[in-house]
Amino acid sequence: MHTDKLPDIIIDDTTLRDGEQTAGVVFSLEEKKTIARMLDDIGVQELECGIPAMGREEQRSVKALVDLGLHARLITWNRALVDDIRASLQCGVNAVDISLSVSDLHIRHKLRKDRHWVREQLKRALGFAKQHDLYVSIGGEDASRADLDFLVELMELARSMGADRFRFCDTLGLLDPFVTFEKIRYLTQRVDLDIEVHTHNDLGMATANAIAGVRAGARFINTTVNGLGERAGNAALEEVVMGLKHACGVKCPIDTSRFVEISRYVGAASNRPVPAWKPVVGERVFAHESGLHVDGVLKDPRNYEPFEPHEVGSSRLLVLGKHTGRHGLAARVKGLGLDPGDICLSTLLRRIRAISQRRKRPVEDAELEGLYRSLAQASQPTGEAIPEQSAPVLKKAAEA
Ligand SMILES: CC(=O)SCCNC(=O)CCNC(=O)[C@H](O)C(C)(C)COP(=O)(O)OP(=O)(O)OC[C@H]1O[C@@H](n2cnc3c(N)ncnc32)[C@H](O)[C@@H]1OP(=O)(O)O
Ligand SMILES: O=C(O)CCC(=O)C(=O)O
Repeated sequence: MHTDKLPDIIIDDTTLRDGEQTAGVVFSLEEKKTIARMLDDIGVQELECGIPAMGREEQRSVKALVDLGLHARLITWNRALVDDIRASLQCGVNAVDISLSVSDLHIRHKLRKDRHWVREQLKRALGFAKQHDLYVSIGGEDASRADLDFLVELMELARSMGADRFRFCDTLGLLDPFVTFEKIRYLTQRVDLDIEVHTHNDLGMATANAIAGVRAGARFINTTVNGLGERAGNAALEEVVMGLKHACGVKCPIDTSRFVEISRYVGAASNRPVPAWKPVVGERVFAHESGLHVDGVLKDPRNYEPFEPHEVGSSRLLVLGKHTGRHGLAARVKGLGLDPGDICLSTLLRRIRAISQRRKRPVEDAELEGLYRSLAQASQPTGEAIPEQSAPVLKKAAEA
């Protein structure tokens, strides 16, 4: 891919809107402020920060976020209703997403209306927003199942009325990256209006689809921290940014070194702990146990790490267990200040594997030291004293 042809990417993070729509998740105002500040500090350019139409409490929280005076643009979510937009105006935001279902399925079976109603509602809501000088993204809900020519018509209408961009929503996460690419490319070739991609993870393709959208010409990407969001969630901020950087060679102006910290915070605030294997920010995604991998990482981490852990504020972990090999074991023994040449490494390896299998867990340093010393002692001439401080460790190893 020719990266010089890719547009500058704007991340619109919706942790505070779609992220909070995760069934059962609620952020307190203080948590919202902390999340907003963290995302602003690392350079996220836009934050979808709430839904003023929900009522007073939500309006208070949007206002409080506006009062933080962040660099990031704050944008609110609105139905295509003048009253919703009025509620946003009262919160002091200057950007709104005006959402309308655009697939025939949603138009008929959710809104119980027709395409004519959608056009008229779009005109009314967008006209009102533009009279008030708002920056407007038109949110095409269920756009991935919509008739593409109807989308072109709506986008053209929106553009002619001054909309600033169109949000293409794969509301149910049904697309694959190839189809996403084709659809977005079709739209970018027909209408001169920026596209924002909003992807869901129901089939595990949210990040890939977001990136496919960018490859097809979308300039705006919706993300959420940890991929929080409706059902299986949205494209994860950390995956999208690192994916763009390392799979596409596109750097977003975002400080990635706080990704783990932010992920942990949002995991705790949302009460949705981050799985250890979660791409980019999971606790164990830089953990290596397999002999060939550890050997490769010790020789050069690029052999088995897609990028350096510190890029996202993480760290490497070398684990001793069932799959350990001799090189990794020797390095670990040396790391404890012991000499692997003094013992039979194969015997030590067998014992480590046995412990790990029996206990279904890694072998800790104290156990390794105990095993090492018992082997070293066995290979000493009889009567040789064991150093004092090793006695408890030896006992533990003998019990293992
Ligand atoms: C795919 C998405 O994530 S869209 C965002 C979804 N987010 C939310 O729902 C946030 C939380 N929601 C709420 O607090 C409430 O649902 C509110 C305040 C938005 C609306 O509340 P209520 O007035 O009680 O209505 P309810 O929630 O049942 O909404 C359904 C109504 O909205 C209409 N509606 C749905 N989407 C839209 C839209 N984009 N534009 C206009 N009307 C819409 C429905 O057709 C239905 O109208 P009807 O009463 O004529 O049948
Ligand atoms: O219509 C929008 O603006 C976004 C709606 C949404 O969150 C979705 O379609 O998944």
